[in-house]
Amino acid sequence: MPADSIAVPGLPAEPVDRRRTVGDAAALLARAAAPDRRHLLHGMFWLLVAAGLEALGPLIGKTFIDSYLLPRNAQWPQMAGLLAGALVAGMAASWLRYLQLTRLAGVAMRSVQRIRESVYGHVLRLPMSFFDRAITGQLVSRVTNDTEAVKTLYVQVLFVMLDSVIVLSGAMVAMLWLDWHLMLIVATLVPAVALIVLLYQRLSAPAVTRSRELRSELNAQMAESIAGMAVLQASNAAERFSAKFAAVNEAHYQSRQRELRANAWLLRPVLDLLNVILLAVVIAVFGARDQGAALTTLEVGVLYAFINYIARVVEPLIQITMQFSQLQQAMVGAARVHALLKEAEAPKAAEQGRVTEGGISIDHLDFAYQPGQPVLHDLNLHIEPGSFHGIVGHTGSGKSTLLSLLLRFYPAPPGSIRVDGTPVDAIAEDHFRDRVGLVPQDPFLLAASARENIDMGRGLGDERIEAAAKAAHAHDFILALEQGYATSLGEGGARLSVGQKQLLAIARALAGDPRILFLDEATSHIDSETEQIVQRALTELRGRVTIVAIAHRLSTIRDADRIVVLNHGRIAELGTHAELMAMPQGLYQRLYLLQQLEEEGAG
Ligand SMILES: Nc1ncnc2c1ncn2[C@@H]1O[C@H](COP(=O)(O)OP(=O)(O)OP(=O)(O)O)[C@@H](O)[C@H]1O
Repeated sequence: MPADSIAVPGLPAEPVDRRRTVGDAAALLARAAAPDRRHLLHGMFWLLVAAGLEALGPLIGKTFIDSYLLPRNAQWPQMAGLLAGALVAGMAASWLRYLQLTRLAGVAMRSVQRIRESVYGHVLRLPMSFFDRAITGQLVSRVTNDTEAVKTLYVQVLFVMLDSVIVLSGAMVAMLWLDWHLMLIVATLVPAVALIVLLYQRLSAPAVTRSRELRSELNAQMAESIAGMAVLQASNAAERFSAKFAAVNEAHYQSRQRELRANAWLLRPVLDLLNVILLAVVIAVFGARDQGAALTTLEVGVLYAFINYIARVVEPLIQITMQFSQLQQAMVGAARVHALLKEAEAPKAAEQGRVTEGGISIDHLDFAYQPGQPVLHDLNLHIEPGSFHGIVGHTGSGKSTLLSLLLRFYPAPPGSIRVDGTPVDAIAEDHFRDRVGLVPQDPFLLAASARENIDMGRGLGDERIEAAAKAAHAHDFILALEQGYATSLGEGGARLSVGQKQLLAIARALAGDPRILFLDEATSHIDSETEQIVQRALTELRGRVTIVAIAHRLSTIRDADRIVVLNHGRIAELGTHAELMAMPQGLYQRLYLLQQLEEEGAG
């Protein structure tokens, strides 16, 4: 992967376009802050007022010097008035700034909250094809680290910058009013700083982007290793993985070092130097104006005000540049979040099609993940409502692909799959998910109670949950847990046996009251006894629910109404167990006999 890229997880890296990064980050911020626009505008207005009040200080000082101090004009009431005015203006400015910065911090927090929620919601609505490419750890990194970087963008960077720009502008306006020649000299600081920042960006941007990528990679490796801990330890790979982790970590360190080096010499030191040069120039100009003659009364006041204002220009500039390294990181983070949000969501069926009986018809279905590499060829199949169909075939024959298309995880060619006569993509999403259940090979249990694992946030009543558990033959073992349905199952359902997890997953699928139930190798990892329980559950559902089961273990689908044998993406055989066994040299027959031999060998 090239060093300078903003990669969508798992996608080829895109080259960084700095202008696009800034544009993307700005678009994201503006969108997230839009509901708080009124607060933002009010906040900025009052900050401007505060800057105006602050800029009054040196002006009052100048008047004090010019009108009273130098002419030895001791008019106490006026002098006291000026001092009180300076004090009140300063206090009011501080108070206003405090109030507005708190208000803007609130806007920032709410915006980041919105961004995080929308990123998470968006990820949940992405098509399954996205997750073929995505790497979990990297994705998590986007939802957590990168949105955190956006928070920095708001909370620290933008406000410090906004505040600094306003203070700086106030000082510039005051100087313009006092002596525009001198103000022009001070104003040369601004392009000088812009130049420094530009140079800094050039030097550090690739390092910042690289650092974020590497951090994502670290997260990804950590997540992957924890998920595959058993395999990792069993293959004695701990040391090799540690070494790989250390290499990425070292690259991350080097990249951060490059960033920090650019920070260290470009930002504060250069600006401090500029400050000194500028003060010298302004004083020299004063000195040169009258060829060394003593300063007039008027000039002393102006000089006092200018020296004050220069500090007020330099300090915000230092603040702004100091924020640039953070800004750089945050921009990249924001652009990465933006890129993720731009990923197209899975299309939602606008139509209101319904699943009624649960009949499926497949007509001339062709499918390829990648153009030119077809996986399914001209599939034709009619599945009666309430029937039980088994799908078998060699590995890679296209069983899971067919199931993914039936489940709408990938779009099938228009009209090639119909449910109860309605094209599958024209059935309303919520209704479809309610009426079509899935029992995957890996049951995927949440670290939650048995009840919550069946409910999956659908808000189902106890009665329905228990009925589903009974139908799945899970009720008894759930009741035997110490707190019954309220028992927490631990991460990934660690407290249950593999078979129990699978029964729970069946209960979950049945709780939605499906008309169609898909099982994807649901019996591969369970013992024969549990398999028999699953078979019993399926038998009881027959006639009420259409069942389509991919089975590696052929005994699971022995009693199916029909068995579909896939071979290289084509239907090679179709019939009942008895019919297929009777086919001379049949594929199913061979698979079945082979499995029996294996089982006998194992037994
Ligand atoms: N997400 C994907 N992207 C690209 N190609 C894929 C994807 N999933 C599967 N394939 C390819 O499609 C073909 C069929 O795979 P599929 O998973 O449907 O087979 P299967 O019969 O379910 O195999 P198994 O019994 O091993 O699960 C294979 O050649 C596989 O490499």
